[in-house]
Amino acid sequence: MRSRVGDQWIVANLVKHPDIQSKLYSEITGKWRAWYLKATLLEALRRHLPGHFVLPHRVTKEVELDGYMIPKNRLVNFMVADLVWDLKVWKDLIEFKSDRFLANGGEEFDIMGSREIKMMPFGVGRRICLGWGLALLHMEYFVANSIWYFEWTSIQEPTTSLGSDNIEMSEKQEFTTVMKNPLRARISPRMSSV
Ligand code: HEM
Repeated sequence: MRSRVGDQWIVANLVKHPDIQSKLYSEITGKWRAWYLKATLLEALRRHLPGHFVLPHRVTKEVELDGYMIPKNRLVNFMVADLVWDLKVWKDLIEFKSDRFLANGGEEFDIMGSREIKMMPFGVGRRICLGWGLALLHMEYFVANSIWYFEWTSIQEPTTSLGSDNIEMSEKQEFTTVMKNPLRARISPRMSSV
């Protein structure tokens, strides 16, 4: 369910940013290392975090957290959405830029948070999402196949080579963060792939 929501945000961004879509297509049809694809998925998870919180956690003993005393058995949660709005961590954070995850020549981002925690779409630590590997794999297959077979463009004019400003990216809070106005796009078969 959350990965389906992720798919919708990713494709919406590919319609909005045709340059990213054609770079992805070149990667898929070329010597496929999937680094750019992975970076784009991570950027979509950063920019449109499916959940603003993790699941509720409970402390098993009294614990001090940043100067606050949390009594035993009290529920705690984490505002994971705030992490991706930290100007000290993310440059140009409003913009959708796959490249920010391509530092060090495409080295994978530390999604487990074992080295550092810059964002945690799947949580981190012992209760990290059990399906995170499957979710990323599913999104990779969905996006790679969608781009391999079809070109996705905006149904509204004007669309320029720099992108489309008419894709409505407002969010709506349900169990996950969904598109307020679901994506409507033109899908054209790529002749080389059909
Ligand atoms: C984009 C897709 C997904 C996102 C963003 C996501 C995110 C999360 C988050 C934030 C948590 C809570 C972690 C915590 O409380 O610390 C979680 C827990 C969990 N997720 Fe996911 N998830 C996704 C897909 C999936 C899929 C595909 C599966 C199963 C096939 C799955 C299975 C689970 C399970 C079983 C837990 C509970 C783990 C526990 O409490 O020990 N998730 N997920």
